[in-house]
This record gives sequence, C-alpha cells and structure tokens, in this order.
Amino acid sequence: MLELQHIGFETDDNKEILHDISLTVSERFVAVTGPNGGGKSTLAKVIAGIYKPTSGRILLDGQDITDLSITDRANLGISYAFQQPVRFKGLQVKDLLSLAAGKNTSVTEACSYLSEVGLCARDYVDRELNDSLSGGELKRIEIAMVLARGSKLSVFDEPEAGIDLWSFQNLIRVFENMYEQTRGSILIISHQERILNIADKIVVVKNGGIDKIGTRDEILPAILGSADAGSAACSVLADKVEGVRA
Ligand SMILES: Nc1ncnc2c1ncn2[C@@H]1O[C@H](COP(=O)(O)OP(=O)(O)OP(=O)(O)O)[C@@H](O)[C@H]1O
Repeated sequence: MLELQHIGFETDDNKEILHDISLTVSERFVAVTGPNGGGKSTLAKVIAGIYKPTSGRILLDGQDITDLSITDRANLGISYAFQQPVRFKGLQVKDLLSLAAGKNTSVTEACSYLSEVGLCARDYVDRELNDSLSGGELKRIEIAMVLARGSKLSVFDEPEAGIDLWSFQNLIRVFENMYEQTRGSILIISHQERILNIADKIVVVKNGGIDKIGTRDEILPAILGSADAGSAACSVLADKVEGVRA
C-alpha cells in the first residue's frame, strides 16, 4: 500500500504546487482527475520520485520512501509512465522492454507486450526509440514497458493521449490484465469518463489540493454533474466520440 501523508511541493522559486495531500492507494484502480493545472502530474512525479516533496512523508508498505530516488523506488516496485513519453535515442524497443523487465526479454515476449497495447509487434520490436515514432506509438510502447515491468504500483499519466477511440476499450482491458498478472495497484491520471468508470477510488485534485476523494459511486455523479474543468474535459471527449459516431 502506498500512503501519502500531508504532501506539499514547492518549486525552487517557492511557488506552491501541492499542499497537504493525504491519501492511500491500496485498491485495484485509483483514478486521479481534476482541472488542467490542478497538480495531478506533479503528484505523480512526487510518487515516482522525480520530484522530492517539500513537506510530508511517503510510505510504501510501511517503509518511508520519501528520500529515495526514482531508481530506488522503481526497485521497490513503483513504475511510472510519463504524460509525454521519453525518447531514448540509440535504444531499440526490445531493449527498452528488456530493461523494464529486468531480464533479457525474448522477441516472442516483447511481441506479446506490444500486441497487448495494439501495436503490430513485428513492425516495432527492432524500431529505434527516436523521433520516427509518433506520440501515440511512443505512448503505447511506454504502456508495454510498464506491463513488462509488472510492478507493485503502476502510475500512468493520461494514458488515453494518443490512444484512438477504437482501441480505448483495449486499453482498459490492458489495465485489467495488468492487475490480474501483478495484483499491484494501478493509479491512472485521466480526464476520461470511461477510465473513471473502472476506478475503485477517485481522487479529484484541484488548486494543488484534494478537492474530493471517495469511491466511484460517491464521486463520479458529483464530477459529471458539476461545471469544473475536469468534467468539462469528459464532456469534450464525449462530444468527440459522438462526432466520430455521427
Ligand atoms: N517545475 C515547475 N515550475 C513551475 N511551475 C510548475 C512546475 N511544474 C508544474 N508547475 C505548475 O504547477 C501547476 C500544476 O501542474 P501539473 O502539470 O501538475 O497539473 P495537471 O493537473 O497535471 O494539469 P494537466 O491536466 O493540464 O496535465 C501548473 O500551474 C503548472 O504550470
């Protein structure tokens, strides 16, 4: 279980981004949503160890990991997929999957991870992770990387970006399979109603703090019925779906 206790984060020039965030992540799927600029990505980076909180403590299964680096946290079982996927020049997709898995992944295994995220595997295993890959392809490769890692806690920042509407249901299936294989919690930052719909717990982050937290049944009706930017984003996506169907 991950536990955040009164987490605050300020930038080097003392701009407060997060304040007094306390929450636990022990469920299957925890969704973090809320308006743009509310602090969701910053929170994910604090959990992954990319940013060090300026106040509060982070515990993983009771162990204080507040001062641990991103590598140490990864070794303890925290995986993080960036909102903007990272390109690693010179590295091939199968190398990245081997690195993530911590062992030499066979081409068959690499292909199965890539197929899970809807990529025609044989076309991608030998591709270099450079600018020739589209943002959507990179995003899927990154999800495959987290799959290969199989962690205690997997954190995804807006995984729906770059995933077309046709494959959206597959993405949700990927998360469900991931849970079946790892039994580790999956924390997903998303504006997408269909992702919020599979969440056991929903956290609404707004103005750097927790605005609402509770079960899906407690929170979803409130955010879908409200006029804040988080639900506005859901509506925008709903309109796009309607546009495609029309
Ligand atoms: N390193 C930084 N220096 C200064 N400001 C920052 C830094 N990182 C984030 N911010 C600011 O903190 C606020 C929260 O940013 P964050 O990316 O966490 O929001 P978000 O909820 O993930 O937004 P979105 O939904 O648009 O991705 C924003 O106003 C952002 O500009």
